[in-house]
Amino acid sequence: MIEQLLSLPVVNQISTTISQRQKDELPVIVVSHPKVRAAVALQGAHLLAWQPEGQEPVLWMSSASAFKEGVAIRGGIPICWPWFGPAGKPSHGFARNMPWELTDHKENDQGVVLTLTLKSSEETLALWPHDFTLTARFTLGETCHIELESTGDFEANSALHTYFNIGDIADVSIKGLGGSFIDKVDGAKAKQETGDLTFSGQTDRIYTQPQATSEIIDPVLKRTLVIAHENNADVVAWNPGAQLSVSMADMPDDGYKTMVCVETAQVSHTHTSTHAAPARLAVTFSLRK
Ligand SMILES: O=P(O)(O)OC[C@H]1O[C@H](O)[C@H](O)[C@@H](O)[C@@H]1O
Repeated sequence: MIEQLLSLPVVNQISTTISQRQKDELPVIVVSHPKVRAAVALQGAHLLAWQPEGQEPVLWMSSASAFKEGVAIRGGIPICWPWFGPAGKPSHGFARNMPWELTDHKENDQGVVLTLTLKSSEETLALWPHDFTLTARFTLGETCHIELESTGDFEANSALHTYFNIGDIADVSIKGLGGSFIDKVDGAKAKQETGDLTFSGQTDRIYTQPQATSEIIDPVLKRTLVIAHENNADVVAWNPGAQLSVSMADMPDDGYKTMVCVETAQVSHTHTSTHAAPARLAVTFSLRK
């Protein structure tokens, strides 16, 4: 993905390492820095790629995803806000389908910080009756830190819905999810299960008592992805499995084999935002050999 984006013409050279390019209908901010290559679409403040120097891509992107105005991107990190899933329309909230603004950028020897902002508008007020400012701050270097901050006067759900690039879904296991989950493929039943999560078909679970850190053990890519969650109630684990993958137009038929979503989420409870105390959801990714 990042090679493809870096081959697109530069629309605006923002700094030495940051440029704006155009992928079909969507403007994309591309980072090419000695320590890291990365890209974020202004629509949805959607991180499309984060690849530290010398590593395989960390985020999975669907080769069948559309890059169209108002259409959700399949892969990377959709920001779900102010609701999750089918709790409202559109699915996973409107923040992922709207154009955000790049409001700040910084860079140093270690990498780049990009800040994107979405504010309430007539269009959002028609969908959700609250004024808000939503800020997403991406600190991109050898590690990746993402912080989502919402200011206003409301309750909201949220998720950093990360699609990770893996060697093979049949071989990965996930640690640190805790034993209690809501099983969305079995009538949203509350269940208990100890041990690491492995995959043998469609899996869609909201873990409600996760540990602070989840780990994706990937024996094929010979690495462990470490996901340090901050200020989340839940972690969602999702893989569509073969059948659902075939039925999704924006996913290749075998797409499910090389991705897994491990989502830093605030789903089982809402976060409260006030003007004095914004709500905050954050995550840090790092890699271990
Ligand atoms: O197809 P989307 O709206 O992007 O949602 C993709 C998936 O997101 C989450 O992981 C949910 O738990 C799943 O139920 C949902 O299918």
